[in-house]
Amino acid sequence: MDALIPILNKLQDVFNTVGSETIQLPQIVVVGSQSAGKSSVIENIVGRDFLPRGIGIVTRRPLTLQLVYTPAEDKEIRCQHLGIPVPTQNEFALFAHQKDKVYTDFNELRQEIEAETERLGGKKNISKEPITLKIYSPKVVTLTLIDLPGITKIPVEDQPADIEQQVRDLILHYISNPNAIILAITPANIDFSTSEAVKFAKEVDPEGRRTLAVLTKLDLMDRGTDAYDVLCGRIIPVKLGIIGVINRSQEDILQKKPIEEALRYESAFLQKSYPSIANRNGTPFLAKTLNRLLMHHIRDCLPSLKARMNQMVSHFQTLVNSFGEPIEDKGRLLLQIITKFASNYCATIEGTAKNIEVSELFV
Ligand SMILES: Nc1nc2c(ncn2[C@@H]2O[C@H](COP(=O)(O)OP(=O)(O)OP(=O)(O)O)[C@@H](O)[C@H]2O)c(=O)[nH]1
Repeated sequence: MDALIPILNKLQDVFNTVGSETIQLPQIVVVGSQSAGKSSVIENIVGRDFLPRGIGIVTRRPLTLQLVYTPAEDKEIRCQHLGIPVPTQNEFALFAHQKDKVYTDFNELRQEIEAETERLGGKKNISKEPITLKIYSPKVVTLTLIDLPGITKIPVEDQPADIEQQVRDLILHYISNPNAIILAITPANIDFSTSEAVKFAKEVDPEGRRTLAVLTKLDLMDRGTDAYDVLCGRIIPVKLGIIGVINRSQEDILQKKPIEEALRYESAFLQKSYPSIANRNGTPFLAKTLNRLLMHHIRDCLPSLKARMNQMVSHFQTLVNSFGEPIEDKGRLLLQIITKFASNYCATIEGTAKNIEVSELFV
């Protein structure tokens, strides 16, 4: 089962080059309102700071994030396989658009995501073209996530007037894929029944068969209230579950609080405030659940995926066959074409030429 996600990652690489529209691959898509905590959840799962932060819409291109569990002892073999120099650090990353550059400084990842976002989307526009980033680390569970722009309502500053529609179309494009698991992020300090993320998910997955909800900001709820009812599915049931997490606050980020420390705080907070359900909440539980869901999901999708691919292979094989036999000796063929062309050119000058079709040059 563990081999399924790497296989899928390879398929994703292939279909990113030939056009991801052609096939619907299983993937986890992260959806939520602006500032719901999407980037924080992803960074906690990876255990590193590497995503751009700021005001306004920061994520403006889909980010396909492939996490590949690589124990330190397997690093060398992995690098040989990838054809890259072996870095001294055990955590390293590669972008699909920069195959030969190995990143070990995660701050540089943030800069490259920003630069690559600007390359297609300029300073404010949204682009559908995904950025693909692979992170190899002994600290991650093997997982593929797609981070999308946050759901927004009103354009601010110089954002395009139709920004809401652009983001909506992009999100719907990804979550309409029947093979996508929707990770719907909602902050605990708003009424769960008004969650935009869950509303979006319900539009394409009314029975909730492929939606997992995440409740962030448990630490920011009004005093005297708690999230027991939401987390136990008594407000809106979500079939795959609702998992509560506590990420770093803005102050924690400004003070550069390490993620390890934040995870210890999260665990202590859950034990203290939600003792009876602490073991099925929190970031480590979320990462393991996503890994399990994705594997099972891939297994369930495989038969239809295989049928679709066989169909595509035979279609393209017919197309290739229509181009004729493969050319064995390219040099000889080129010489023949040039000779024919030259003699026809001479005949034209001498006035003895007959009309010649280009296709005849190849006979
Ligand atoms: N206290 C606390 N703050 C949180 C929590 N989750 C996120 N935040 C803060 O909320 C703000 C927004 O979090 P992000 O992770 O950037 O949210 P986002 O959904 O990625 O935002 P956009 O990319 O703008 O759509 C940041 O200042 C975070 O520090 C949480 O669980 N607790």
